[in-house]
Amino acid sequence: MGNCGSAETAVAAAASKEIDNQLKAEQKNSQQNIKLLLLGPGETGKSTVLKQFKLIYGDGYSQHEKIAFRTTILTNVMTCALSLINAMDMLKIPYNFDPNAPIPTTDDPDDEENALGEEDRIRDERGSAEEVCENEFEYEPEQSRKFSDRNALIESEIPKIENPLAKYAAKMYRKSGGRNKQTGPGPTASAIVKGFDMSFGISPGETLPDEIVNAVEVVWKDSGIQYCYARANEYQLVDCCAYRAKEVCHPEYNPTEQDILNTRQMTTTVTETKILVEKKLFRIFDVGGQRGERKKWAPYFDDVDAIIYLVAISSYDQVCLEDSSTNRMVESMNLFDSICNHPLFKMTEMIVFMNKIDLFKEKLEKTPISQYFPTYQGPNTYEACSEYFASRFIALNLFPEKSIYLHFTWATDTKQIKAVLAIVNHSILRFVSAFDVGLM
Ligand SMILES: Nc1nc2c(ncn2[C@@H]2O[C@H](COP(=O)(O)OP(=O)(O)OP(=O)(O)O)[C@@H](O)[C@H]2O)c(=O)[nH]1
Ligand SMILES: [Mg+2]
Repeated sequence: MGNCGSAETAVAAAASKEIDNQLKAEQKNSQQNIKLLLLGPGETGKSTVLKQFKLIYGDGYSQHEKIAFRTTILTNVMTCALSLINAMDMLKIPYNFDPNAPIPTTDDPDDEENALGEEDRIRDERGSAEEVCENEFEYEPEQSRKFSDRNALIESEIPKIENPLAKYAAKMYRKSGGRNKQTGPGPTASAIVKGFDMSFGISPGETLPDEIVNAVEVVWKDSGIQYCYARANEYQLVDCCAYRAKEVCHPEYNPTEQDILNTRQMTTTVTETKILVEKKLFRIFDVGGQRGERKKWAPYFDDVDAIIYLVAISSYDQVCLEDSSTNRMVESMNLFDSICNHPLFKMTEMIVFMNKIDLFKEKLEKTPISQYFPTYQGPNTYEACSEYFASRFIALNLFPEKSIYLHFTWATDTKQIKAVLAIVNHSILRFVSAFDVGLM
């Protein structure tokens, strides 16, 4: 019996040691994994940064995967063309409109404009019921808005800017008969594009019908459409390569890495991607940033080592897709406030990417940020304006012991983002190892 007892004890001890070893191995393993979340509102560039991780540290995209992006690219071509066409009626721009022609000043009482009935005028101001419905989006309001940045609450709503050229375009739109009465290549091509069934799939060697591709080309060439494109902040248009219709619609077209970076596909499921960075396993979680997607985030909030929070710095003059009365930059600040000050992230490395600096620079040249952020009094230079927005985000952090690391990024530019990711990854690894040895 005694022997039996000691054998049992030996077996139990061996089992216990085995469990200890397993636990140690698991602990060691979990210490070697870096859990990184990509967070931020929709269209800020989270999935683009993930693509860059794959290109720079992973295996990139196989030929098969590249070809699979064709359907997304062609969908982008069609949705961009459709957005422009719908925006022509929403903004009241006639086809063939020349924004560079001088605006005539006339008070002629016989002017057709003055002959417009009051009912027409009101309908034109507000848009017809049909147009209003077409431009409305469903969204789920935020559960809690405890955001306390007073300036941002004032800035939340996009101001309506009086623009003589826009008014003149609307007048010409009314004169041309509005939505259904315009004739010529632009309206004809637009009708073809609008009639296309968007539920298509593309197999290798196939593409969209010629008639559709030609119609998209004609639409883009119209001077009224070009003017509408220049006013893209007033409606929803994705930042992608849709204007190269002829090239990307060729049946033999093979997407390049740059084209893949430029594609737009809204994320609707949380994905985990494992990538080795400096011999450490990074588990990168990419989430959907639209309001309706954010309820899926919380289950991933445990044991996070680092967060890269994406802001589209170029979106200062745009409203949210989900809510046409909220400025995108204010939405970004609001969401950052709740993420950065979340109790679970008190000790999490917080990195902010002020992304889309290429578009930001372009926009600044024609649209000063003070038009949308009237509390800003500084010069309209890239340096001053980018610093201003950076300081607004940093000021939201309520944990005095936590630092925010901020970078200005151009996520579709592999060279630029490679340099930034090298710094960021190094800093994450240093932060995590300091945490492991109890320095934090
Ligand atoms: N010009 C420019 N375009 C960018 C940049 N970063 C991302 N984009 C484009 O912006 C669009 C949106 O980027 P995504 O990466 O899909 O945005 P997201 O944050 O993942 O959006 P959700 O999945 O809806 O949350 C894509 O067409 C990208 O190619 C940038 O720095 N510059
Ligand atoms: Mg995404």
